Amino acid sequence: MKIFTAEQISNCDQYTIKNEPVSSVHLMERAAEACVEWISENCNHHRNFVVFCGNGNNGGDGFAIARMLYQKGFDIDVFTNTKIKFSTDAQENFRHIKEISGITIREFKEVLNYRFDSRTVIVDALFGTGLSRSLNGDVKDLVEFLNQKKNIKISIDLPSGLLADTVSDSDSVVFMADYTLSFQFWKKSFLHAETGKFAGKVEILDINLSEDFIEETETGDFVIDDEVIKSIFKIRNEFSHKGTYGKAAIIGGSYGKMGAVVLSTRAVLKAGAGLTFTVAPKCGYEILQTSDPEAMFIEGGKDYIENFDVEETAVCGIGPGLGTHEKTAKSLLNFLKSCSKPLILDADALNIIAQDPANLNLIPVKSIITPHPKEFERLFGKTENSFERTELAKNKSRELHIYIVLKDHHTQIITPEGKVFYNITGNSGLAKGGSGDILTGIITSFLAQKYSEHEAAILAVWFHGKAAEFASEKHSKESMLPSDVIKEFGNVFSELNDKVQKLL
Ligand SMILES: NC(=O)C1=CN([C@@H]2O[C@H](COP(=O)(O)OP(=O)(O)OC[C@H]3O[C@@H](n4cnc5c(N)ncnc54)[C@H](O)[C@@H]3O)[C@@H](O)[C@H]2O)[C@H](O)CC1
Ligand SMILES: [K+]
Repeated sequence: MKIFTAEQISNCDQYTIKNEPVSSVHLMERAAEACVEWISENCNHHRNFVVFCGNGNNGGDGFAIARMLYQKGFDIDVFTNTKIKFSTDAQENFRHIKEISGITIREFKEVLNYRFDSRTVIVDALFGTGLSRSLNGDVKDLVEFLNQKKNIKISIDLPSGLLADTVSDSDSVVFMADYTLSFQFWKKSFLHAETGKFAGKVEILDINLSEDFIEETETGDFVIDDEVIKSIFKIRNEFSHKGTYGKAAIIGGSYGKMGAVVLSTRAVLKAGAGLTFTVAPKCGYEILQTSDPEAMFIEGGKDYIENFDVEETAVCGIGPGLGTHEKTAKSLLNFLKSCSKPLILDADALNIIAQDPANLNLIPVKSIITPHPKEFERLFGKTENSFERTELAKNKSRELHIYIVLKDHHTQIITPEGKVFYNITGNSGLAKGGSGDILTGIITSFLAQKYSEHEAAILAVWFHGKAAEFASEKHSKESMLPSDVIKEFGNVFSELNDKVQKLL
């Protein structure tokens, strides 16, 4: 799914109005209906809603939602500011709601005397994509006041105070939503840590904006949705042999960090590679042969790796548990100098490279590197916030012609063309040592199976998150282990096969 800026969304809105054609107030009706349908389906414990409406079209949505919820039998109160001029469509919906005697309309300042029942849901329809600056004055006070309430909070389109495309000043006040019902598109600010925390659980509601506009309008930012995944995943060919699915090698491990290669190798195996090797120090021989008997062991050193050479045709994932011993570092850098095929570089491989900025140029083109924010900082330097980090990653991906998998809650895959793919699978159960080792294994496995670098990185990140969702259902986010995530790979493949299977 394409991610558009607030300006592009507004253009899409206008294009739809003109070309569908549909009146703008009817489009607002459609948006409100989508919200009300979601609320009716999902809200089983609450009958009272208090809706806060601004003066723009977000407020217009709020009035329409309030009216429709009332017609469905919910108890509704509305707060607004009648002293400021409404937009045309908000005015029209304000007029409709005034005619309903069962809905009381109050001024914002009356909120201080309002009795919030614990079962009242607060709906924020103050500002949406039209917000151009931080909240101030009365509305800022109002949002601060509402944020202190323990009630469930739902934002319409965007939490008020949040900008769609960028980070606000750190002292800005933003409505703290439990749920955000957003129209048609993911907004970039939902996907970054500093801003996404205000949106709570995001639901994207289809309001049938123009497909032509969406198709024709260029963007560099995407969310990895089912369509993206279906276009990448290939069903396993029945007329195949182990050679069809390639050779993969995990190179890593050092004394005390052998678990990382065990997990990474197991992830390669369970993600479907044809032949799997592990290059590890001798001290890991028994551990690896016992834990991952399907993989072949290649001795790369005694207590740490000194030799990175594996079979020419194997795809190499380097770094899990590798350590940064000076001899390991030296031989890794020598290996990089002589290597022209794309590699997957993770963890200590990145930490070794980060020791000297000149090493960055040794990374073979089209390689996939998988830094977490701290590793990214060591490689490329500090940034003010995660939006700037992504921009820096785009520059570096272009400059070095590599793929950067920037690991985060919404991991981003940044391509050498400067495109950004945001992942929306996964959960905080992955915030544990070992999760990254698994991801490296999955990418290595998919690349060995002849997915392109672009496809392997995107599919693997999505796949890793999906497996984590299955694991958390069984074990909880707290208790699930990376090895539980690997055990769910089969379920993820079943889901993938179901997605692309031609049904009779
Ligand atoms: N995108 C769609 O397809 C649809 C969107 N809908 C809804 O419309 C809003 C966007 O509406 P818009 O009128 O452009 O903006 P807002 O309602 O967000 O209000 C902006 C309003 O407020 C002024 N303003 C901006 N910043 C501030 C501030 N910090 N303090 C005070 N006032 C501010 C600004 O000048 C405007 O007058 C979108 O989010 C959807 O909810 C449609 O209903 C359906 C289709
Ligand atoms: K809002």
